[in-house]
Amino acid sequence: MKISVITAFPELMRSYAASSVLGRAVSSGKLEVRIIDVRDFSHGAYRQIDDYCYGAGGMMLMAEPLAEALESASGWGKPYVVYPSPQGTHLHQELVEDLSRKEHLTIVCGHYEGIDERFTQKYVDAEISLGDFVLTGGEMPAMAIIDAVSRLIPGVVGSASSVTEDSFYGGMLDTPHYTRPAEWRGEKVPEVLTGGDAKAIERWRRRRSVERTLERRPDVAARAGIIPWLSGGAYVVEVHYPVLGRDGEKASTAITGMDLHDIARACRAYGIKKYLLVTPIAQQREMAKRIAWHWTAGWGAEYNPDRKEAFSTLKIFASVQKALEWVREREKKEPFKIATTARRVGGAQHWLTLKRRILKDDESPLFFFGTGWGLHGEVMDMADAVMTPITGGRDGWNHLSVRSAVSITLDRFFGWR
Ligand SMILES: C[S@@+](CC[C@H](N)C(=O)[O-])C[C@H]1O[C@@H](n2cnc3c(N)ncnc32)[C@H](O)[C@@H]1O
Repeated sequence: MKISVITAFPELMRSYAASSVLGRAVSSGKLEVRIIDVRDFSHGAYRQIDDYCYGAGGMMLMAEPLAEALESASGWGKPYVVYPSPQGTHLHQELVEDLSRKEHLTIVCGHYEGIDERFTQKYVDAEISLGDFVLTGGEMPAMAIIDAVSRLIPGVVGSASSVTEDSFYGGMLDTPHYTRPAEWRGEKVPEVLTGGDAKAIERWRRRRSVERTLERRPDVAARAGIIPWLSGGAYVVEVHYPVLGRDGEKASTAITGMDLHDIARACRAYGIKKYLLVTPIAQQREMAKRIAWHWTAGWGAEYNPDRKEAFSTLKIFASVQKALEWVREREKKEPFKIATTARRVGGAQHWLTLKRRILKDDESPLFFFGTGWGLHGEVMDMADAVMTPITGGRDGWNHLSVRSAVSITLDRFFGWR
């Protein structure tokens, strides 16, 4: 990756680029950093790069020296131009990841009142802010951006796990860390960390990460895929009986091949332990089994190994009760059962509330999805919670197919950012 920095304080940036982890990344060739002194593109006897703002205000950087400095950087390919500015988008990890995928990043450091708006309009791709406060220049934000971006370049930070375990990377805040001595001023390191049981340590670290995130930054949990943070599995149940018929009567519905394929694929993609299909009609179960057999053991398995993996998540049951018994047995605990519905139901909870609850109590979530006109009251009564309907537009029309509802739900809870 290549990074150019256009600055009026090149020495500051050069000494930063030569130091510590970044310096090693540069000298090992993993990262190329070029510091461009905007004064080299000044005009006139006074080598002017700044002038007074029109109207009111103090000094600011002129557009022409910046444009020429930028043009001088084009030898490294078309740059993606970032202007650090308090008016920009807040810097966050997803943005850092996007920036790390640019071949050539150019950071233009402002000073005084900033830079001429015409330069920004013409050349800047992204304005990025470090936060809602005002610094005197763009050099420190430039350092922050380079630091965060370079950590993601393979091999820049010593061990890959120290990056993947960092806050935000895996969707949660990092766990607390301790070093020697094991007792300091009467304060002991948590016992589990000195016990040598790798699995117990891993569990402890995972739980502390979750607790910290929910306590300090519950907003971060909204964007996290939660499967890696749970000790148990997650389940999807597609219910064909008992469901509601057109007139609200208790009914059963037919399975469809499209649902089987699409839900199995979504379950595999989002790390669901099992996709449980419930129909009391033996013929229907037979048909589902035959389809699953074709893709897991028949010639379909060889033809499309991805589909084999997807269909391996499918398990077929004659009743909801039997499916639940099977999950209880497997998890050695009661799953946290969530009923989904397209209707407004009193006491229903927002998906984020449920997601935080699952994380907080380390639940094994199990989602009931209805077919026909929705889940029958018998299944709703079995659930521990009802999730508010998925809704698109403001007019509330939300007659989604069950496979769409499954995919959207799984993405909210288990989508990896
Ligand atoms: C004094 S500031 C200019 C502030 C500008 N007049 C405003 O209020 O938006 C000078 C330069 O510092 C940098 N800067 C200041 N605060 C920043 C922040 N919170 N994030 C990123 N860059 C910042 C920008 O490059 C900016 O052009």
